[in-house]
Amino acid sequence: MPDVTAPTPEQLRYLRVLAEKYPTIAAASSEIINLEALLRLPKGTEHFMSDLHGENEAFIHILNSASGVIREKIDTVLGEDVPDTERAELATLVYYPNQKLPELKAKQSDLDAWYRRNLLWLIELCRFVSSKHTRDHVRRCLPANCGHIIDELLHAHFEDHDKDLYYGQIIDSIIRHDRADAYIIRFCEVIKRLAVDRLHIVGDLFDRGPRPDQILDRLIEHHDVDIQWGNHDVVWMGAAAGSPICIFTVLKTTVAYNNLATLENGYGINLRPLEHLAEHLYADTDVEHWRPHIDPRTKPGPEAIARTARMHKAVTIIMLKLEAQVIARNPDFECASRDYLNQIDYAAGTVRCGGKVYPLLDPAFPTVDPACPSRLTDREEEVLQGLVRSFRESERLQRQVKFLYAKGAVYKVFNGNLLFHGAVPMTEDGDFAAETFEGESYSGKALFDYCDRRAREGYFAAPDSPRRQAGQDFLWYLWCGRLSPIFGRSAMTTFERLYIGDPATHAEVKNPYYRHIQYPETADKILEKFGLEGEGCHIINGHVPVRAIEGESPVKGGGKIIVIDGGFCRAYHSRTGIAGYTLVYNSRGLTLRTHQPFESAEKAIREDEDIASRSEQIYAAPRRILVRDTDEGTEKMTLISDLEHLLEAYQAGLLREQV
Ligand SMILES: O=P(O)(O)OC[C@H]1O[C@](O)(COP(=O)(O)O)[C@@H](O)[C@@H]1O
Ligand SMILES: [Mn+2]
Repeated sequence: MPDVTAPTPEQLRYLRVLAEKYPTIAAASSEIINLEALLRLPKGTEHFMSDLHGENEAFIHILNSASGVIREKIDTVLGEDVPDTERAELATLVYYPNQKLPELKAKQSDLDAWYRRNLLWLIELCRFVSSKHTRDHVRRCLPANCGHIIDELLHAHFEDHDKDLYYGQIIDSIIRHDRADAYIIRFCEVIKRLAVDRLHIVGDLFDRGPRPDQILDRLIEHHDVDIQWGNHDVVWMGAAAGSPICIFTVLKTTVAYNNLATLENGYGINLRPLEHLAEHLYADTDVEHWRPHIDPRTKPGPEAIARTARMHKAVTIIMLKLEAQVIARNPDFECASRDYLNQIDYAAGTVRCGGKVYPLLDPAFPTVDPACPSRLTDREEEVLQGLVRSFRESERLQRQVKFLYAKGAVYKVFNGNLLFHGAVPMTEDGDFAAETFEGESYSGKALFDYCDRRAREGYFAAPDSPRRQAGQDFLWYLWCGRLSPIFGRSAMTTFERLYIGDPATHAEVKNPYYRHIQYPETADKILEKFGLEGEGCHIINGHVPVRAIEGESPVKGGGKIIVIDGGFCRAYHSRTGIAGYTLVYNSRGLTLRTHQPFESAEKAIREDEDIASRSEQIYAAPRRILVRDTDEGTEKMTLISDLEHLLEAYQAGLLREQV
């Protein structure tokens, strides 16, 4: 009888590779023991945020404070005996150690005593946040140069020696050797690192707010993050790829929000030629209609505002020309009537829209040739070419966009949840809506996968290849196309809002998805398509600001769908009435934290001012969720089974131990 457990040659080849890492029976079995222990720990904490929209200071504060979790841990560890002001000060120190430490030191009359007290608190805090992790994991999170001492401090046992004495001696020695600052900073970093295991950003990092580039830099440093692209992200990805339509779309939003610093200081993009063109064309024109949104935190003068308004008009008209070109070369996109420059009667100053004719709010198009409205003038072409070069050559933008591709996708399935920014396009009847691209019909998950593939082609296909150009046009489709899962609305009515007075034309009809998600069956049907079922599974979306102010709940579909666009974006605070959500998924279930507006990092540091957050449980797990219930647990269980086969192979003499 053949031995049914004998490995096949292929399995044996794999076991040989595994044996390089676990060269002895002892090594393989101790790894199994480690993994078994890990599987029984509570699952790590995941945080979800979306629609950050360039609000770097609020985002960085929320990241530093682990969405309020760190302050709660401080309160638990220090208790009421320590006054609130001191706990708030410690919290600010943990959030911004490099800025806060010099300020606090300068205030102390007995600096050593302050060092002793704060180092002790930080050690206690660090022990508290590390209790859910294996020692091995905590060790891997420690900084290179003081990790050893921190490890000692975190894992000391006090059965046979006095804790205060032991800590006291190490801390004294740290202070004596002038290393207190370095240790404080390291402890603060480790606390933040251990408080949240994984961060998910459900889209829309860019646009409206001042510095998306600073958010991205911070995300690049993060230990474990994934991103589901939002419509504002894909269009920046297209711009970095060098797509003229995507470049002019991001320019349009950036100029409309008067965020030129993002481009000039953040990405080193030279806007001078564009500004000259705008001055040349519209210096003597009334551009009040094109006035940008002004962030109340900035105080530009009237001339600066007028200059930006002129650029706004120049950029918009180039964008409309490029849109008409993209629409003409992509019949698949089915937006023929949206090539508005071809729908204008230039002599009459009217435009055709949805079968009706409307007067234009600004009928002056000095750069448009009515015989060929989508043709750029030589000067526009020259400016465009310069900008394409600038976007392609911006080292920082390229690094950040490569990161978005590496860590991002149209959707993600993770620990039982399905994450995507917008919508799964549906029909009025609640079926998955089908869209035909390149002669094939796609819907549901297949549509998501197709969109993901095309989005990557826009950046990674060979330079100047038709696939690359088509992929770039597709990135623009994902930004605003009718059945783009990332957009989820009938049309983006930018033209209508700028040029047509009748507000009926401004409406953007939401995809039927947004109606169907009130029913739990919709969630189940979608989750099933993505291979998920069971009571702990949820859909997590961003994109549509939740009007909490009007009593709208972010929880839909009988609790299965959570929309976490709480309006980080300052310009949208009045719509939502709040300033963003963080969804927290830990071993007990899902909790939604609602954040109140945040003034500035500078004030937070100076006055120990935190973001006020309210917390509400929206899903309680029937029992504590352990690592073994997660995706990581599944992987580890597979590894345990492989290691057991490796042990058998060693024991049967099929492989030799490397002793
Ligand atoms: O409020 P603004 O900045 O003018 O933008 C409005 C436009 O933004 C959009 O809402 C898209 O942005 P979001 O993805 O943030 O919703 C469009 O649907 C709409 O046309
Ligand atoms: Mn969006």
